[in-house]
Amino acid sequence: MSEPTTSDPAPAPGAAGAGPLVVRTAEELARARAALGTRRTALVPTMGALHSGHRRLVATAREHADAVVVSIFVNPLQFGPNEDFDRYPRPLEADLAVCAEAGVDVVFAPTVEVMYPGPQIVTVRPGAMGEVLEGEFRPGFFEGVLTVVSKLFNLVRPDVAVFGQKDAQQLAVVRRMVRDLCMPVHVVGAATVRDPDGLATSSRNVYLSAEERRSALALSRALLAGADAAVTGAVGILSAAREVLDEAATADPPVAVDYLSLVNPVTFTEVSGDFRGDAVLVVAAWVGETRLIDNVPLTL
Ligand SMILES: Nc1ncnc2c1ncn2[C@@H]1O[C@H](COP(=O)(O)OP(=O)(O)OP(=O)(O)O)[C@@H](O)[C@H]1O
Ligand SMILES: CC(C)(CO)[C@@H](O)C(=O)[O-]
Ligand code: BAL
Repeated sequence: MSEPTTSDPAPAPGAAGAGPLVVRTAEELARARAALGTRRTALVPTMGALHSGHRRLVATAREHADAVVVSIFVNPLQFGPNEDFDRYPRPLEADLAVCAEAGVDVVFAPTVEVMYPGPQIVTVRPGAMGEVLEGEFRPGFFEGVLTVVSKLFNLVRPDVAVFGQKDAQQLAVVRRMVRDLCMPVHVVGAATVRDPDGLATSSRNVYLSAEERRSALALSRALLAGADAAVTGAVGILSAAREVLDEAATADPPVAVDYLSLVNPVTFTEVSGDFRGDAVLVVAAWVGETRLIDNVPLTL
């Protein structure tokens, strides 16, 4: 290894072995961001309880940038009054260990007071594509997501932001916001990571009992059945997936479907029966008290 010279840049936050620099306030973040200088910077926004899906986002971020900032913030604005904001897992120490192992440079873990020092009067609304599917079942969800993502973009000023395909509608709505509001951020999607049994990894999987997890596998099985029927077109795809979900509705414990839909991956409008091209088969369902979402991109 060569000796450091006076022309070497200052050690970057999160330099080898050091672990990420953890910042909690906007001022600390501004200093950390300044220290990254002109390094191409990627942001990975998360709500913490990090798992293999988040690890893939960080790896993807590394491919597109020289420095990676992970935000960990359970955003109250995107939770409905009867949703799981209070019980959402918040294992910060374990998350920091994941970030250290993944070579993250900076972790931004603000409190609610830092992100929302007063009432949030001005918000970012998603328009029609945020009012269907997830937006219909979680009213205000995408307004909460877009508002906090805008704030994170303004605080971190990333060149690149990485989002998971697992939340396909969120990825599409964020892309649309960046386009419509001329945000200077390149949005990158990362493919869904699954456990060996097919279940998409998700922070909420920890809520599932062993029996619930077994029932929950119907989601990925339904998507697979839909994908296998891709050549038959939209009607065939939906009926193949629906058949699996109908059976799961009578399992113990049962799977209760919020929606199953085949949509355009950019606009999230339903595709018609004779559609040919790229689509995404999306599903949301409850198993016990846990709501899960999943999807598979398809070409018809
Ligand atoms: N299995 C996965 N594969 C790829 N990306 C994922 C996966 N799970 C989550 N992500 C992505 O990680 C980012 C942060 O998501 P979040 O922290 O809400 O995790 P989550 O596991 O989706 O949580 P939840 O269980 O609350 O839905 C999002 O861009 C999301 O799409
Ligand atoms: C993008 C996000 C971090 C905004 O709170 C959240 O919706 C998530 O974790 O997907
Ligand atoms: N994973 C998307 C964030 C949420 O469900 O609230």
